[in-house]
Amino acid sequence: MKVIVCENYEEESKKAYEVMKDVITKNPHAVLGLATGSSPEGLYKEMVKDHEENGTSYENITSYNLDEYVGIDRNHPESYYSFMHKHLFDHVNIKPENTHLPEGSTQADADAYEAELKKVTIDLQLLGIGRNGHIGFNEPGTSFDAPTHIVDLTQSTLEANSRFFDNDINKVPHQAMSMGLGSIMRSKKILLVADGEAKADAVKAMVEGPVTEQVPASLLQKHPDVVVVLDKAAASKLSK
Ligand SMILES: N[C@@H]1[C@@H](O)[C@H](O)[C@@H](COP(=O)(O)O)O[C@@H]1O
Repeated sequence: MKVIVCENYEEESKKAYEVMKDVITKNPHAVLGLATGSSPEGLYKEMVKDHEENGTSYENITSYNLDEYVGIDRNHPESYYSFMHKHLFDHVNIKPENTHLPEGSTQADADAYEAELKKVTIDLQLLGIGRNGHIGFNEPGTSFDAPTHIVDLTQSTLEANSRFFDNDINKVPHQAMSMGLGSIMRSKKILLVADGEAKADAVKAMVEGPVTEQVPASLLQKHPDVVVVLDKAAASKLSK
């Protein structure tokens, strides 16, 4: 696991973009695993900026998103489908037919997404991290082998995500569909971004703690090519 600590969020986002740009420059047909949440927003801004200013092309890029809420329409402003369009897809030349997000509410729908994922190799999987160490929506206790599945969100995640739903926990969907840890670990390379003090405990447990299903992100210690890009606050509890 390579850990890069940056002065602030802006620098972190630029650094993360360097990692992504290297992948898409070497392989203009790259398959990207994309993530939502506030953590990657800065990276998406860098992608859009580079596309607009330097013409970096996404014409032959394919994307698969990590997760999506269950029980809200995909046109809901807080769906991850809407998030991806707002922050990235509507601003670069990725072909709509090459973008994929989990859709549906049953395990059969999740199995169908997993089957799609198994047909490809994700060259770069982007991740954020939850305050309880979740990645995607793989909450503590999720099996390390899990494929794409339907998840009941934990209280900690419902609370954290209520900020997107008028600070009303009752408005937050209680379930989601998420790529599993097994699906994530098949990616060739993983790029995880985290910022802010609220993530410091989760980051420490991911990087320095034991590999345990209680901290889903700790499994990344077993992946051969992970780059973690942090701001100072998220890195503040690391021992070195
Ligand atoms: N499902 C998402 C994750 O993919 C994300 O990484 C995490 C952190 O979100 P944020 O970046 O907004 O802190 O929580 C959400 O619940």
